[in-house]
Amino acid sequence: MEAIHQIAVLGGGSFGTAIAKVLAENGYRVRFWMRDPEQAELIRNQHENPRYFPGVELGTLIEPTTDIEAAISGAELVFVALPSKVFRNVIHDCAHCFDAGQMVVSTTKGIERIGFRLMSQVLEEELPGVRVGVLSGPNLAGELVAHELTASVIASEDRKLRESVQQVLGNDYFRVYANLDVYGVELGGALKNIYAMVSGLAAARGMGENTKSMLITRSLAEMSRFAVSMGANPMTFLGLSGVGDLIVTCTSSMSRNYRVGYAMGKGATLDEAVTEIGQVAEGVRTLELVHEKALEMGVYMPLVRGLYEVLYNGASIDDVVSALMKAAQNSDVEFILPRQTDGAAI
Ligand SMILES: NC(=O)C1=CN([C@@H]2O[C@H](COP(=O)(O)OP(=O)(O)OC[C@H]3O[C@@H](n4cnc5c(N)ncnc54)[C@H](O)[C@@H]3O)[C@@H](O)[C@H]2O)C=CC1
Ligand SMILES: O=C(CO)COP(=O)(O)O
Repeated sequence: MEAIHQIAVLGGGSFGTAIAKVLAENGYRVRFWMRDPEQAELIRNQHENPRYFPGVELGTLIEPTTDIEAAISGAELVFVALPSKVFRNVIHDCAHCFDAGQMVVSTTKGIERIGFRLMSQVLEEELPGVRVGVLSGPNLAGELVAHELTASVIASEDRKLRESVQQVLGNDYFRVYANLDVYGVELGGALKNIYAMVSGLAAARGMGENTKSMLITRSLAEMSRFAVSMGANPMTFLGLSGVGDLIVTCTSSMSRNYRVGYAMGKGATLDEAVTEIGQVAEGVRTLELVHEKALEMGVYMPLVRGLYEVLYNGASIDDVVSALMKAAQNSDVEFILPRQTDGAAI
């Protein structure tokens, strides 16, 4: 394995900061690109990112910069930790800075509105010739920076990329497992944000432990059904980037998506909930896109439909819950017993 000398992280928010910190703690020099010069100056002088992780020491190996070309050029490995909404524009504008063979890894858990593209697909379209990978898993940034024992998944068809990412990120508090199914790993990371909002909403209404378990498991069934309709391998959802990430985001109040649902369950409007969090909650946008896609593809997604009705059409939570509980009782695991669609399943 060739040694990695220079790494770039694009995106100065929670996850970019967390990944830069892991890399620096592993002894790598990191060029950390962000658009805000004041934030870059603070990180340079104080060695911390006070907006996202006040009081957390980032060390001296992280070099903040607002010059994206300087960050990317010469870096063997580039991590992209930007919201999906701006991902293509930022990459498009700096595409000329990349060289063929450079390794580029998306950590973004979202979907592009036009064409329902995942971020690895955006990278392949915008940066022909680079090696592409996706990092996804149950990785709450706040826990990663606090050294809670954590695992993630690097998905890529490129073995060198997978091994390089395992080498630069792996340490005594962070393990990185490998997967070949880029699309499945990435789709799981995007979809679970929707169900985290559902869980947050249910938690705010005082759900029981049975209810929590039912919600998470039926979320997994719904995600898998959608994945199959998209031609993806649902087996990937049994891994860290599927059920692993689903569990952490559906049960933790550190998840921004869970918190959006929770705030709405306590009576906030969607705008109020999103504004109060002040960080990206990808699930809000993903819900719209998946709802539309499910209608187009004829995929049965009652949790997506119910949440969409609550968030966008003002449906009452009680009515949605009641409709969900009255729906025809059907198959547990559809890979064993296919779901009945003739209305006779009780
Ligand atoms: N925070 C977490 O625990 C994790 C987040 N992710 C994913 O990472 C991605 C980024 O999320 P976070 O860092 O958590 O969000 P964040 O809200 O903490 O930070 C987003 C950052 O992007 C910057 N940004 C926004 N528009 C920009 C633009 N046009 N150009 C340059 N920078 C821009 C913002 O200034 C902000 O610093 C999301 O897709 C999220 O799902 C993945 C794993 C864990
Ligand atoms: O993806 C995450 C944890 O794996 C972070 O979830 P939130 O974006 O909901 O905070």
